Amino acid sequence: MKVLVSEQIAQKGLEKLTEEGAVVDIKTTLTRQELLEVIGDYEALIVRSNTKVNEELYQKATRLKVVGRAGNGVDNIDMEGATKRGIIVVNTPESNVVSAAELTLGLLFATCRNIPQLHNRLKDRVWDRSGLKGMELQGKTAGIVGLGRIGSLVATRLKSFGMNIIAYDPYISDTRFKNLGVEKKEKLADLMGACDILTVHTPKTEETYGIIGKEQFKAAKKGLTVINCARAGIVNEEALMEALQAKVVKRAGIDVLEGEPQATSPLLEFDNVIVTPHAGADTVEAQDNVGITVAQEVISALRGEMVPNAVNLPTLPIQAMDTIKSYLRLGETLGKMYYQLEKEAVDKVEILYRGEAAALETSVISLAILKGLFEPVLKERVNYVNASLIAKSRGVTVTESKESTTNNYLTLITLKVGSKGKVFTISGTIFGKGELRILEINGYEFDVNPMPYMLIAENIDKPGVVGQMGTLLGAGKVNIATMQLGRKTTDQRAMMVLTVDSEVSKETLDFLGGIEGILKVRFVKI
Ligand SMILES: NC(=O)C1=CN([C@@H]2O[C@H](COP(=O)(O)OP(=O)(O)OC[C@H]3O[C@@H](n4cnc5c(N)ncnc54)[C@H](O)[C@@H]3O)[C@@H](O)[C@H]2O)C=CC1
Ligand SMILES: O=C(O)CCC(=O)C(=O)O
Repeated sequence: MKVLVSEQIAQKGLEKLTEEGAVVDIKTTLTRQELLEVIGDYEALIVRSNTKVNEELYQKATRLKVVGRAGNGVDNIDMEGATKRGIIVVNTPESNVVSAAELTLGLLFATCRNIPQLHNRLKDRVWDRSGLKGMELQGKTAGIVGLGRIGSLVATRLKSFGMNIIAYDPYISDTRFKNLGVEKKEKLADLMGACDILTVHTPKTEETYGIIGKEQFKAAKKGLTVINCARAGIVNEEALMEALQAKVVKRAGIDVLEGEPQATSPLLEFDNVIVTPHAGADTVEAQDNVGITVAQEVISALRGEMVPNAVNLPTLPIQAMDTIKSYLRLGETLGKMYYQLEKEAVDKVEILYRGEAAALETSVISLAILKGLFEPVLKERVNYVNASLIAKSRGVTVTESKESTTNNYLTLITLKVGSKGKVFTISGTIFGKGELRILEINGYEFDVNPMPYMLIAENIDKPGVVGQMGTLLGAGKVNIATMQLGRKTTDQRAMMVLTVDSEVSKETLDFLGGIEGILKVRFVKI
């Protein structure tokens, strides 16, 4: 087991690797060219966030079986390239959450009490508090965007300071809000208008990148304190600077900057912005946790054992993998549809396996469904092993049932997602050599081969709607690959499922949504 460690990890992690019999090379100063020259010798590579694990590297990494990310975000790892080659990518999503939550509080205190500024004055031998009056937390309102692992740790800690906590997270169940004693805000603008302190804890996704921008600052209370200890750009930096200049934002504490690790951000010019160099996970405890966890996972993956945090692959015996592979793809595809079509928090997931599917190791397929379900909102933080734990911690009950026969198909999976008394359903099958088909969405019947880019629209079943869709997509330079219609004659509704060759812009989607008779239209990425 030859392991290359290309970025610094804790000594305890390195010791764990050697204790387990791995040959470890720690080469943290390699140039890119040198890395490409040596990577072919290794079965495992351990990185943090600076090493780009991409196609160029995979082509040279002919023996690579596992990439270990010592930390959480896997934005530096090409997941598709790894999956295609059967390389397991593991990360350590739980290991640094307490440290990240604690730095959030550290930044909050530092900003609210001007600690760095006062410290600097005194170190310059100036005993002067003038112009740097702080703000008490007690009685103030904290607005949390993203009530996941770190967001909820921050919430419980802030409560102990006598703060009122509100949060915006459309993907968390009401029960979870209730259990945490946090008031749910349905709209981000309502949170912005009510909080004295804003702290963001979402992953960086297409939806959250820039989620706090000019519009949100317009709705903010004057004198707001902003903390970003999640990912650069979740709070748009330009909008933040404008809000600071307009004194809408009084102070900010930022751990993550656009362009990092370069220290060139214009935010560094503001005296009332306290910054740290992405140090959220930089504690002895978190780094020990991360190092030991990544070492254990890399060793398990190399030995073909169960891997607790495999981001891209479940670990199954190779023979079972062969049969189940298409079902995992089907499961993930069905799961991925939900949050892209509906924006309601999930209470309940029911999975029904019929025909051949019922005879398989369905628990792994159910994990694939849950992984697919949560991925659009949680990104890399959900994997095959933590998927059911995530469901549980988010108050989602999951049930599985099986029937050995089906009516028309040899094998069938139906997913029912319950949300506030409503039920969303989707069914799919596999035929031939692992070809996937979506057969039904919310009672509308189809036979669709799911593709990377899809458009799904519900409409009044009347003449002209389909034609206008085609025209507007053409105008938006979107080529339609296939199109199918499902109808419900009882209530004169229909659903269109289109596969398209490219992404559909927000502008085109808005046009489509404006067609008379279109009730809802969504762009879905598989
Ligand atoms: N500064 C640092 O060194 C560290 C930063 N992080 C970052 O902290 C962030 C939070 O991490 P965790 O709490 O572990 O993640 P998590 O996955 O447990 O929670 C994220 C939450 O964001 C919510 N969310 C997703 N999209 C949303 C949207 N559009 N609007 C509102 N809420 C949305 C999800 O429902 C989920 O509850 C991540 O960006 C992570 O990369 C994590 C560790 C260290
Ligand atoms: O210190 C690190 O490696 C970055 C920590 C982090 O942001 C993460 O784990 O996502």
